[in-house]
Amino acid sequence: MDDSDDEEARGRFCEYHAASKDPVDDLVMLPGPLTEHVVLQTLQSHFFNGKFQTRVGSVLVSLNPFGSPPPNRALQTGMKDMFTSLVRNVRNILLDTSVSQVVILNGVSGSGKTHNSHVLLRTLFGDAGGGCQTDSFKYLSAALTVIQAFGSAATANNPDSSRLGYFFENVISEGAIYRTKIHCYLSDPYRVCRSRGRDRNFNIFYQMLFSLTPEERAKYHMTGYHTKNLAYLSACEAGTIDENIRTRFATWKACLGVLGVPLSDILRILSAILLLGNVTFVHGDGLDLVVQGEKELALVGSLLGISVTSLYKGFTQRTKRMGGHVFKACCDQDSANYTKDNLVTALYCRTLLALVKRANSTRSLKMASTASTSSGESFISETNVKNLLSAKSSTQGSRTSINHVLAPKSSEFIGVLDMFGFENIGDNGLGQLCINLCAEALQHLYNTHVFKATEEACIEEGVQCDMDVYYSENAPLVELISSQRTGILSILEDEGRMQAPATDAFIHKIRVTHKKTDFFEESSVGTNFTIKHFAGKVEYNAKDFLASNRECLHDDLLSIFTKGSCNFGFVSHLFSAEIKHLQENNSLCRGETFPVMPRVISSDYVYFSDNHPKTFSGDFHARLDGLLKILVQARPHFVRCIRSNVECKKNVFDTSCVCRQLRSLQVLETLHITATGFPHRLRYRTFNNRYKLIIPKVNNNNILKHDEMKPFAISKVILDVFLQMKEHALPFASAHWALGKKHIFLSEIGHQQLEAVRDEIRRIAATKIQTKWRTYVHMSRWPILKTQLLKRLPSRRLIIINYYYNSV
Ligand SMILES: Nc1ncnc2c1ncn2[C@@H]1O[C@H](COP(=O)(O)OP(=O)(O)OP(=O)(O)O)[C@@H](O)[C@H]1O
Repeated sequence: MDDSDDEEARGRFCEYHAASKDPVDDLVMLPGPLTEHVVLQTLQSHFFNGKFQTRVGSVLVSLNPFGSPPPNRALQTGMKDMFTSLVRNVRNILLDTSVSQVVILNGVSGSGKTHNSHVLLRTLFGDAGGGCQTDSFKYLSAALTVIQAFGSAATANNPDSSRLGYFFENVISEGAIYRTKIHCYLSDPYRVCRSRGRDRNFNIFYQMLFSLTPEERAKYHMTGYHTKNLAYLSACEAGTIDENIRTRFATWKACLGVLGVPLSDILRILSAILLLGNVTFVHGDGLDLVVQGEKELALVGSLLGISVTSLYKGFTQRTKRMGGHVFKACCDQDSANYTKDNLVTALYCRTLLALVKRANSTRSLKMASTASTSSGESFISETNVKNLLSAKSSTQGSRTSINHVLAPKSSEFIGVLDMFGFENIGDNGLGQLCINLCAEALQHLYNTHVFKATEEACIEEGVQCDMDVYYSENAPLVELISSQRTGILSILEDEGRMQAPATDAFIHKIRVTHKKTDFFEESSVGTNFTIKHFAGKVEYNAKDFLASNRECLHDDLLSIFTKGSCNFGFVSHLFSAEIKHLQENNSLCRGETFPVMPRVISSDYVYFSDNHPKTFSGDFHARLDGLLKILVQARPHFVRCIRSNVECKKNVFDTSCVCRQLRSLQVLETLHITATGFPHRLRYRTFNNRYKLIIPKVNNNNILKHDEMKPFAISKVILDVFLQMKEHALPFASAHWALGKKHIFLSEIGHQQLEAVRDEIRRIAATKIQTKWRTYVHMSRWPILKTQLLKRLPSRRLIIINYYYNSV
């Protein structure tokens, strides 16, 4: 580029900026003072104009409109643009820095995290994965459809609430998605046998019950059963059933086929679970327990391929060890019913995780083919699935090529994290404590990244900054729950290891340990305690904590799933690691216990490992730690999701509901630090490499080739040039940067403007290169073309064409 090009770029930047910048696209651009009222009003006006995403510097605030259609297509495009530019930005940073990136979606239940994560994945595939028409994307959407039906349930807050946290790891190789790995975090496994009130059981049960044909009902022993006479479903209110339930089930079945999982395997397990709910063990006249629901037990035996006698023994007998002696004892009714519920939870969780494993092992989740197979765009589109099924049967050849895709050279990834939001359901148990610990940990990550790091860096490098931001520090709260020594979860673990664990003793210990902790409050009710979370106070009932935490499977129960006594291969496979472990020693039953959930390390199965925590809280904690380790190595980008009203109504903007969430998500504090502080900092060398193109070429040669010139001095030259450009163009003539010891600090506005200049110069350069290249190509073809034309065209027209080429 020569000087005139530089001038042109600067001129165009001025025009572009003046014409296209909508000042309220980004709250940072709002004229002050930046109050809560102003923010609320701006979001409300955006909402009623169909604009559901607003930026606060690099943080995106997304409002859930609950399905209200945008008023016009232009705005729809505008909405998509916010995610498109986020995805582009994330991808560009990864390409520039080789540092993994992760988009973290936070917000309360029903705020649209899952919906937005899907939009982001779709956009990412559009940008770096060959688009939504690729087989890889369709496999991913089929996998998600299958997993979501298993992992979501209707709650008081959201009819489609994810009871799973998702982390989508898109491994990037040479700028494109190489493969997508789904990591799932189960927060609520006991819902399958303990759902009640407005919180329903998992969605798949309702879909199945409402959609099975009479023949299928007969095959899976479901004839005559409905939500009212199945104990696991009748405990909760049926509420309104989704009118599309049959279509959803049909799609789910088709997607299962895409993953290559036999439908009958899954339906046998689901039916057995529902029927087990109607089986209860009670004390009889003799020693043996009496079965209430004998018919159902027999049906379960037939579905699981196990004899009724074996099933009965598995539930009611226990091998015990005492003084080196091993003997069998009969269980009491509570213990037998407990074992049954544990088996149900284990069957459900293990089936779900087997599906996740299957989805991740499907080779087609690796990026390879970009062949288009359909035009459907939806995640859960039937057309997509049908086309994919036909493609699956007809593209064995292309699958071979998938096998030969080279492994990526690095392990860089773009992650999308959709974890459970903060929860307060009234009757809060151990599950809610773990969910809220996760929400706190992610809030801590946000605080560290957005507030702390910015503040500390300024102090460290002696940069003066007028930041006047008070954010709520929640590190002590994370400690309160998860500290290895005094955390509530660790006290729970210790109590669980006691000879006779007792809830009263556990409550006493946490009260003694934390009575002076700010975030902890004793409660007037016996087993209750309250924690003041960042999003509000939550009262927990510890009544079931110990029981929920020690749920385990006895070897007597697991031994009925060995190949000798169970002829249903899929269910045997779900317990294969434990069975293998038992078989390695001589006797199957020797009083050993195993965790309900299989061990999952990353997304790969390790069904059983000696050193992994065996309790629910320990397991959850270990997984959360693993996730945080991945997250701290990547650069985070935050999307703060907000629900527009509590009732899930379209076009309703409830100011108090939105305001509560704005406060808990610290949107105003984020706005203040972004508007008044220096949220961006770059090393001098990085800054120079990124923005040196701003310096006109003549000066550029002189300055940048001057070896003795320090990076610091070069940065100053770049900034001077930039300031001269901007003084003519923009209202922000003052400097939006500060020079630190190692870094250059940029304000949000300064950063945005530098980026805009850089983009415009690059765009003009690219156009110039394209023009030159196209001219070259055409000119080099001209002699041949001319000869061909000479043969065909009258000489007058040829003269005109000749004139055109010469003038080019
Ligand atoms: N931008 C949007 N446009 C239209 N509908 C939306 C949008 N975002 C979310 N919804 C709808 O709102 C409902 C709740 O969204 P979603 O399930 O994504 O919330 P969530 O934050 O993931 O909730 P949970 O934490 O309970 O899983 C869904 O029915 C979803 O389809």
